[in-house]
This record gives sequence, C-alpha cells and structure tokens, in this order.
Amino acid sequence: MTAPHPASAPSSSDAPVILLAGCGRMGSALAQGWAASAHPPRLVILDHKLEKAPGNAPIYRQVKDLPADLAPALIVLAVKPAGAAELLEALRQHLGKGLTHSTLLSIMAGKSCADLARACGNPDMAVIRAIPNTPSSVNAGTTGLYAGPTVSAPMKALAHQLMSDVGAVVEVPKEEDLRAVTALSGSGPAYVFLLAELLEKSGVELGLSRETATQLARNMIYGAGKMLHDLPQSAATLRQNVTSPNGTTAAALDVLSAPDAWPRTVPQATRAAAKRAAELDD
Ligand SMILES: NC(=O)C1=CN([C@@H]2O[C@H](COP(=O)(O)OP(=O)(O)OC[C@H]3O[C@@H](n4cnc5c(N)ncnc54)[C@H](O)[C@@H]3O)[C@@H](O)[C@H]2O)C=CC1
Ligand SMILES: O=C(O)[C@@H]1CCC=N1
Repeated sequence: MTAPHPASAPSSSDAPVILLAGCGRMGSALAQGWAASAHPPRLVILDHKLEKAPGNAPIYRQVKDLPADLAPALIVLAVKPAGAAELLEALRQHLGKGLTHSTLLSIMAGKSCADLARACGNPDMAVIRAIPNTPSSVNAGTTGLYAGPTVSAPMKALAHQLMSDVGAVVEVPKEEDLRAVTALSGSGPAYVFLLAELLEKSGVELGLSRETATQLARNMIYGAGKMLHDLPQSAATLRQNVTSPNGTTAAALDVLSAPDAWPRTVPQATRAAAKRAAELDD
C-alpha cells in the first residue's frame, strides 16, 4: 500500500487527462489522494456543487461547460448509479468522439460494463469498473478492479496505476465479484466507523470522558489496522495474542463470538450489501 505523501507534487503536462465526473464523497476522496500522490494526474472535475478542488484542478459545473475538444484518456464516473445514463448521454452529445475514444472508469457500486457501454451509445465502449473506498483520501484505500473485454492494455494499466496511487488494488476475474468487493472493502470502512462509535459510547458508559473514550477507540483501531497491514500473522493469531485464558478479552469475546452475535451478523450484513449491489447492477 502506498505511504502518504506529505506534500503534493505538480502534475506533469504530458500526463494523460483524467475527467472526474462527480466529485462528492468518493470522488473527492480520490481527488484528495491523487493530489497528495507522487504523480498527481492532470485532473479535470465535473461537479454541480464542488467549491474547491483538491490540487486546484479546474471545476466545471455542467457538461455543456466542458471544453468541447476535451479528449480525456479516462473518464472516472463517480456519480450515483441512477444518474449515470443521463450524464453519459450528455457527455456523448457534448464530447462526441472525445467520449467514445476514451475509456470509462466507473467507480459506481452498480451498473454493469455492458449497461454503461449501451448508455454511451457504443456497445464496444471500453469500460473498467473499480470499487474504491474512502480511505483513498489518505492514500490508504482498497480498490477492487475489473476491466471489460474491450479495454486496451495501456488503459487498464493507467486505471490500475491511478487507483494504486491512493492505496492497494486487487483485480477480480469476474465482474460479479465486484458485488462482494463492495460488501467487504467498499462499504467496509463504515462498519469500522460504527465500531468506533459504539466503543466511544461504551467507554463513556464505563465512566471515561467523551474525549478520552474517543481517543482510545480511534487510536486502538488505527493500531490494530496497522498490525493487520504490517505483520504477517493471521488475524486469528493476532486475536489470540490479545486473549489471555480466563482474562478480560475472553470475557468480551464470549459475547461477540456467540453464535448469534458477530459470526451470524457479520455474514448477514455483507450478504445484505452484496444483494443491494446486485440490485444496483440491474
Ligand atoms: N461513498 C463511498 O464510500 C463509495 C462510493 N462509491 C460509489 O461512488 C459513487 C458516488 O458516491 P458518493 O461520492 O458517495 O456520492 P455523492 O452524492 O457524495 O457524490 C456524487 C457527486 O456527483 C455530482 N453529480 C451528480 N450528477 C452530476 C452531473 N450530471 N454533473 C455534475 N455533477 C454531478 C454531485 O454534485 C455529487 O457531488 C456512487 O456510485 C457509489 O456507489 C463506491 C465506493 C465507495
Ligand atoms: O453505500 C454505497 O452504496 C456506496 C458503495 C460502497 C460504499 N458506499
């Protein structure tokens, strides 16, 4: 995984142009990570309401405002799935060949490569799908990536590089695998943030100040995440190393590992997320 870069480097003028279409929560997480990366891309942003772009990329509010001769190498589609077809139609009208000659990199949890190609009016349109996550904003992202059959090797390499600049990239062999990726690493940060919220609350219930409970919960999750990332041991071994026989951790794990607790609810939650991803694909 890429280490954070303390200062943003300027993008090179011969770097390929990337159009980021949609710069909300996930789009801006990527833009922040790219601005802080070693080789910031030449980003052009399309967003209705974004005020200030990370790395000072130019922002256009509407498709009709984009330079008509814009020919981005990649168009990163970072809007909600429901708005994708309308946006692609507008881009097709406005950019013409600038759309069909570029490669789509959809980060949407939903809409298949075939659907997106159809929405571009070109069944052979090159479409890559990637599911990133918000830790990309601090260059610690996790992205699952699938390249459709008409994607050229250089464009696949460019997409891979772009996502590697903000974290780790895992390629999956089947497009449907992206539903499981979404359930694990796409939505996953929210599960960890929920755990942090609940730990903070229970720390307060145990008598700590809100500030102390928050600091303990956040730093503990950071440290456990760093061990999982940096060390070769399995998660099970790391867990066992914390758990003294008949000690405090065992008392807590008796609750969390009960058959009706996490062993049931975690798979239930990821199945629900994957099912929703499948619905958003259709
Ligand atoms: N938020 C997350 O953690 C993740 C989100 N995704 C995917 O990323 C996509 C975006 O999600 P969020 O960033 O959370 O949504 P969001 O609602 O925060 O961002 C969407 C942005 O697109 C802009 N937009 C929409 N249509 C536009 C148009 N026609 N022209 C210009 N700007 C337009 C909106 O102004 C907004 O800023 C979704 O498809 C989601 O499935 C994927 C992985 C993780
Ligand atoms: O909740 C969602 O649908 C998006 C996809 C993964 C994370 N956020």
